[in-house]
Amino acid sequence: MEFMTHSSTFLLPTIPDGHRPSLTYALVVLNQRLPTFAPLLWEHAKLRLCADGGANRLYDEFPPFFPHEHASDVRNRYKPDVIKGDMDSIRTEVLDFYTSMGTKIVDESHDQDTTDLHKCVAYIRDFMPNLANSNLCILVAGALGGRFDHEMGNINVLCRFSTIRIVLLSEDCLIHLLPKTHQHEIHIQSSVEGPHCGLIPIGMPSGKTTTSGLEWDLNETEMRFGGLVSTSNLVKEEKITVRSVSDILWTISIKKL
Ligand SMILES: Nc1ncnc2c1ncn2[C@@H]1O[C@H](COP(=O)(O)OP(=O)(O)OP(=O)(O)O)[C@@H](O)[C@H]1O
Ligand SMILES: Cc1ncc(C[n+]2csc(CCO)c2C)c(N)n1
Repeated sequence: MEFMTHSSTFLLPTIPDGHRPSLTYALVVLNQRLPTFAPLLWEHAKLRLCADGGANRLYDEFPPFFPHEHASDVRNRYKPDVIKGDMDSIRTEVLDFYTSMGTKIVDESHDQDTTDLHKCVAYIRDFMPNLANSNLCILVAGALGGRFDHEMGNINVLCRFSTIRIVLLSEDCLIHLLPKTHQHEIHIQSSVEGPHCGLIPIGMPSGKTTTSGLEWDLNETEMRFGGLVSTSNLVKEEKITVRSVSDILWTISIKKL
């Protein structure tokens, strides 16, 4: 079985003319308080989308990240490539502003069965002609810490697009899927993440899972809701390995600046 490596280098500053990152990042901005490192995610991304009301967050919350600049200068600099969703949350002034800036608007108000994040991930998937070879990783800002139905909907997007790398982010933590098709090596960026972490089964009991590098390692252990779920675990080594017969979620805390 092949190894898949994971590393939260998108939380580190971009290096001008530095060596090329191994992944190509896309950013989706959701309609939830944005993390203070959102401008950093923006710099890493090659494609930037707002999910419906996520455009209000970009418009309202980016200027205060740069208190010494005029709000209009900040808004002119941070122009999304695409705004997509059912368009029931974006304010008219925000829609008009980004339309005048040349942002592509994709109105899918006819689809009331998939979330705006789902619609954005589907757009990125269809936009990338060579998805399998692209080493794409989608960063999702504002995915956690708000309404529980939205949080679960966002986690469901990880499950629905389980072959695409997607990282859900809030100010406090990140979550991504570890597909059962691979063994996983997680390289901890200890300056920006950890030590709190967890491994969570999704939808069904997780079957046997084995880890190394954690304070409480699993050894062919089954996890299930109603039984054992590995929360409040701690990273002990720089490299964590995980092997599981089921898809499971990895979560790790993000350090305050
Ligand atoms: N409180 C929240 N917590 C987590 N994610 C959120 C939250 N609010 C919105 N989102 C995410 O941002 C996306 C866009 O939000 P938006 O408010 O535009 O959605 P919506 O479909 O209009 O929501 P609603 O259920 O209120 O009609 C959602 O699809 C969801 O992924
Ligand atoms: C069983 C079921 N539950 C909820 C919704 C509602 N819903 C789910 S995604 C979405 C779009 C949000 O932008 C809406 C309205 C549905 N369609 N089917």
